[in-house]
Amino acid sequence: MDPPNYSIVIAVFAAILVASLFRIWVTKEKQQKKKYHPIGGTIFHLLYNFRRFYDYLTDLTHKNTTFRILYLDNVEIYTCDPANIEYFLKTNFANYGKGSFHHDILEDLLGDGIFTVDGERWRHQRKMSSYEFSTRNLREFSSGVFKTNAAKLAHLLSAAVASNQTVEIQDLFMKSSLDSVFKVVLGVDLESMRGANQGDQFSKAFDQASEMTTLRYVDISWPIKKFLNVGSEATLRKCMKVVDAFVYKVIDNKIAQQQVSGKGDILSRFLEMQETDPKYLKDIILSFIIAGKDTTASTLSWFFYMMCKHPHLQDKILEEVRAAAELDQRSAIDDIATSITEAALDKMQFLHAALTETLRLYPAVPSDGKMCFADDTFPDGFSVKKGNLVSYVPYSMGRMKSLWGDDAEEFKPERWLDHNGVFQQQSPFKFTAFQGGPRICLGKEFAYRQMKVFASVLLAAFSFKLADESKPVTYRPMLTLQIDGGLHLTAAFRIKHEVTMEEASL
Ligand code: HEM
Repeated sequence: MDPPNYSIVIAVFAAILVASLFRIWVTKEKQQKKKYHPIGGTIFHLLYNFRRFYDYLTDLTHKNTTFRILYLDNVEIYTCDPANIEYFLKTNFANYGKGSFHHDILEDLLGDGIFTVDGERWRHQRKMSSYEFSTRNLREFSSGVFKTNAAKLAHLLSAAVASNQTVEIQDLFMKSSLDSVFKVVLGVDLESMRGANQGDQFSKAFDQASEMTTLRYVDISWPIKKFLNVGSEATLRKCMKVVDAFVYKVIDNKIAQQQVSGKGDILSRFLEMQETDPKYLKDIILSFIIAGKDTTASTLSWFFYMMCKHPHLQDKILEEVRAAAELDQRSAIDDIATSITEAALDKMQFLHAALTETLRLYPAVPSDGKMCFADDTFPDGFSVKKGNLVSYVPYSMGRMKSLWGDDAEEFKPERWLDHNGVFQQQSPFKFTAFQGGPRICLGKEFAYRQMKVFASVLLAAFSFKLADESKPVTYRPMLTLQIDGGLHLTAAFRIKHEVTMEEASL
């Protein structure tokens, strides 16, 4: 046997070694080439600036359109770049979702409702609910509910005008939108606007539970508190007992009384479709209530704040409403509400623009996020790691000159109208108040209809002023953008109206 050719063996080993080293070098090189968005701050900066949370994010946006905030165990990427936003909300939709982070925080309040889940569980609810929201039945039923509740609110204001009282209108919008969403979703008259007892306990417990859930986003010790059942977590558990018991009772009543067929409310329609698991129904219902309550109420509050800051716009909208609904100053409150038909609402293009302009500057959901499921690269070339949180910030985007021009911070409804005065949409990745992509808000059209009915009825019947011009109006740092301390207004009649005994007793 010939002796082994050592030079060949050595050459082969050398080649393998060189190839391996080359592979390691290329991989390292690739990793080193990954670049990450600039650091805007840390969790401690967020906590320090908590009271002006969204303005702090806006300040950071002026330096970098996309930046990272470092947490103790993770990173959150905030972006105001429409290309990045379109990418993670639509183009690579499958790689970004609620994930375990949002699901764990929201689960006690919303269970497996549409806001907390991804994948098949989300798709199923989205399909069922989008069908519901597109039906004429729901549109007609909900329009009737909005008109009734807008008229109730106007009667309540009449009493305040007659006795020269100021009103805290945000609270009234919160109550009336809760009444509306309750009627539309469950078919139940809650009457919280009239201070009825029935729903008082529910609505207080629900608000408190939402607040305690919001706290979880900044309080990393919440799982320990939950385990020990202390502090905010003990409050949350107590509130959820009240909320769950109330909703289960309504579901049981509906099933027992078989009050299903022919009703316009969403619960009846789900029951009609043989969806009878009470826990699943409860999760769906609470998600709709949370989606529809604070969002429209806070938008209406900021809209009336803008109306007080720009009183000539109240006159302009009054003119538009009177022309569209064929009203004048002799019209009574109930007639005004009845005249606000679908056709009349369609004609109110300036009002539509003014509400949209309100949402541009005061978006009901000021910042909203997802979780990244696998390492990725954004269109701007920066990398995102698996597990990172990724958020877009409608509040900051509305103030960006690069998106809206030099007058970005001014309230100008005209920017939404073409030269014929017709409303023009913008890309949902630039005007992000309703999110964009497959998870775009399901209730957008529903919300506009509700807000237009309330705004048109109130502006046709009254003019409004701030009760105290010198008092600064700012937001509470919460998941929805609410006015801190409420909005205190005085009103005067635009119509000839004698206050009735019933109104005076409200
Ligand atoms: C001014 C009013 C509103 C605004 C600004 C708004 C905004 C939003 C936003 C930003 C999201 C995305 C939230 C997320 O990431 O999970 C969303 C989702 C949603 N909204 Fe709205 N919303 C409004 C009113 C409503 C109303 C009145 C309803 C129904 C009663 C509604 C139903 C929903 C639902 C069901 C989703 C979940 C969609 C999904 O995950 O597929 N929204 N909305």
